[in-house]
Order: sequence, then structure tokens, then C-alpha cells
Amino acid sequence: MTQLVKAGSFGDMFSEHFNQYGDVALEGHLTKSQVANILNNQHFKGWLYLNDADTAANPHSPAADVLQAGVRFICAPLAVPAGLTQANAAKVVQALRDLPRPTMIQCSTATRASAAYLVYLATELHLDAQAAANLANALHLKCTKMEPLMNWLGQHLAVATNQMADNLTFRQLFEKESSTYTYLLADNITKEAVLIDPVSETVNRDLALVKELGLTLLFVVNTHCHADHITGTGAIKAQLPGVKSGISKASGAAADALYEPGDVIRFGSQELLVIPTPGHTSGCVTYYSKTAGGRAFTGDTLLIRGCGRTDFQEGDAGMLYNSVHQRIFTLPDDTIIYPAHDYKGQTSSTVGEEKRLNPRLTKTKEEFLTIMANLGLPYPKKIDVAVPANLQCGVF
Ligand SMILES: N[C@@H](CCC(=O)N[C@@H](CSS)C(=O)NCC(=O)O)C(=O)O
Repeated sequence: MTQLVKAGSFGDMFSEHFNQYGDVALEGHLTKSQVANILNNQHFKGWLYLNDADTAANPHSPAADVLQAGVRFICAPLAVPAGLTQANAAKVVQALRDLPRPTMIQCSTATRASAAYLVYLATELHLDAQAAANLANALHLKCTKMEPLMNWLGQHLAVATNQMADNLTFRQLFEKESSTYTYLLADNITKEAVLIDPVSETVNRDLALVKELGLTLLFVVNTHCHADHITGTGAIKAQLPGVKSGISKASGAAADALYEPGDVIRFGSQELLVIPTPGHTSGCVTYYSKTAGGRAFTGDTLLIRGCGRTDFQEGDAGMLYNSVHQRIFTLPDDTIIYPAHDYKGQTSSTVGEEKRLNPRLTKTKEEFLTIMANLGLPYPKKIDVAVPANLQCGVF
């Protein structure tokens, strides 16, 4: 019987951000008439087949009927144990990224199909082996009963995590007038790169570095619509027209990509997950990279031993408190925090450190609201030019 994992069926285990990984059916052996019935009634758009698709070798192959129905078909034979290789794990993950939904994953008993799906899910969600096993149990996946498949999953996740951390080039750059950090991240294999929060004054420095390192800049993204400096995004796009700008949709700013919660920015094998962390402004996001060894680019939401002010734009101290506690402090304790600013010469922190030591965010919400209402900071000097310019990606 088909096991359907619907979008939105992951329950409390994962937030709504991950629902996109559902809408997958897991199947075992199907007769020709069962395949026809499924194709006529269930409207699959993708089909991943884990046995030999060649009908000469395998008369049960559904390849011809599936293709004739206009459904995208990928064959990735997965024999146990010979096929349980890292190459096949990567192949399965790529196939399930590519196939449109709803997608069928079919093998002979639905067991390898469930393992293929789990390898994909755990890779996309950056789970470790234990978390992946918990998820498999929660979803009642048959592969939990088959040790070689679970070992295959564990090996794949260990290799994937190490490889991705090793494959990263990372630079923290500083702009001294506004005390802003700009971050350059690149995949060492493909040389594809992303720049986070560039400043107009330091665009030439940043682009010189990109060139020196032989990188191809794909995206320039902002954590929010800044009030204290003009973003370098527009100036970079003017020099490198292929570059795409990105910011959250909730920011109200113009950009090539307007991110929604849970969107993923991919460059080579690296990824940044878009986590909404409103409060300093309503469009603030944290870009979180598990692939880069657990780094969170928190913008002005969480600063080192501090946080962004909430007294202009759409500032809301209660919202900022919730964002930090519910969305940043729930990341692993060893996640490195990289803020958009530091005014004291500090460069990074960790989730665990800020949970223990942040003088504002270790307080109760009520105490926090009082602190934020009494900061008494002067407005940023450039606020009147920066905000309108940044709403247009820094084109001024
Ligand atoms: N003096 C600077 C502005 C300093 C400032 O207000 N920083 C902001 C982030 S940039 S909008 C902030 O949230 N600070 C929090 C804090 O506790 O310092 C200038 O004039 O540009």
C-alpha cells in the first residue's frame, strides 16, 4: 500500500518551513494495472525508481508507462548492500531535489524507497543520524527496521556535513564608519559565492577580494533594510550585472529575490536557510548555514552581548525577544553568531554564549521591554538617506 508523506505532515518535529519536502509517496512492487491505476488517478508529476528500469532485465519496470503518462522519471538503482554508496546517496538526493511534486519513490517493498526519502530529508534538513532516525520513527518509515540502510544514511550524513564544512571559504569584513560586518561565503569546489550585508563604501574592496579568490558572486543578500548605511548591493549589481540581489519579502524592499521564511539560498554545496527574525525591523531575517559548520548571520536582531534597537522603522521589542528566543536560541548551542554590527571590536559569539551571557536577552520579556524602552540612543546619522536608498537595494 502506498505510504504518502504529505506536505505539512511533519507535525511539531519541524516547523512549517520544511513542509516543502513532503508530497512524496513510497511504494513497493506494483503490477502493470496498479501502475496504470496510479497514473490515471493520482496525478504524480515525478517518479523515482530504485530498481533496474530496463524492461529486458526487469519486466516489472514501470518506466515506459510512467514516461508515456508525461511523468518525469528518474532511475537510480539501489541494491542492498552493493548499491549503498555515497555516490548513490548523492544521486538520490539530487533526484528528489529535481523531481516535481507529488513524486512517487518506488522499489520492491517500499523499504529502500523510505530510506531514499529519509536520506533526502535528512540532507535537506541537515539532521544528524540520531535526529534522522527520530524523524524516520515519527513518519513510520520502514527503513528503520533495516540496519544496512540506516548505516548508509549515517555515513552519508557524516560525510555530507564534513565535506560541506571543509568546502567553505569564509571571510568576515568590516566597514569602520558604520561598524558593519559584511560576510563573504563561497563553495571551494564550484567557487560560487554569496555576500551578506555589503556597505556602499567598501564595495570595491569586497569585489577585489571576490576577484582575487577567483569566485563567481551569485547573490548579494541583506539581512534587512538597514538604517545606518547604504547597502552596497546596487553598486555591486552595477559592476557585476549577473549578480542577483536578495532580501526578505517582509522588508518591503525591492530585490531580484524576495525571500519567504524557509527559503534556501544555494551556492555550490553550501546553503543558507532564511529564518524570519523580526523585531529590529519587521523584515529582519537570520541567514543560517548548517553546511558551513553551523553559522547564523543574525543581522541586527542579535548582536554580541546586545541586540538591535527597536525604536524606529517597524521596531517591536516584544517581537525581537520572541525571534531571538524562539528562532535563534533554538539553534544548536555551538552555532556561531555573526552579527551585522559590533561597536566594541568583538567579532563573533555562539548561541550557547549569548543564551548565558547576553545582558538583555537573558532577562524576562518584561524586563527586556523596559530595557529597550530606555536605551536612549540617538538616531543613526544616515537614517534619512539610508532607508529610502535601501528600499531600492541601495540604488541612489
Ligand atoms: N551610531 C550609529 C548607529 C548605532 C545604532 O543605532 N546601531 C543600531 C544598529 S544600526 S540601525 C542598533 O541597533 N544598535 C543597538 C545598540 O544597542 O547599540 C550611527 O549613527 O549610524
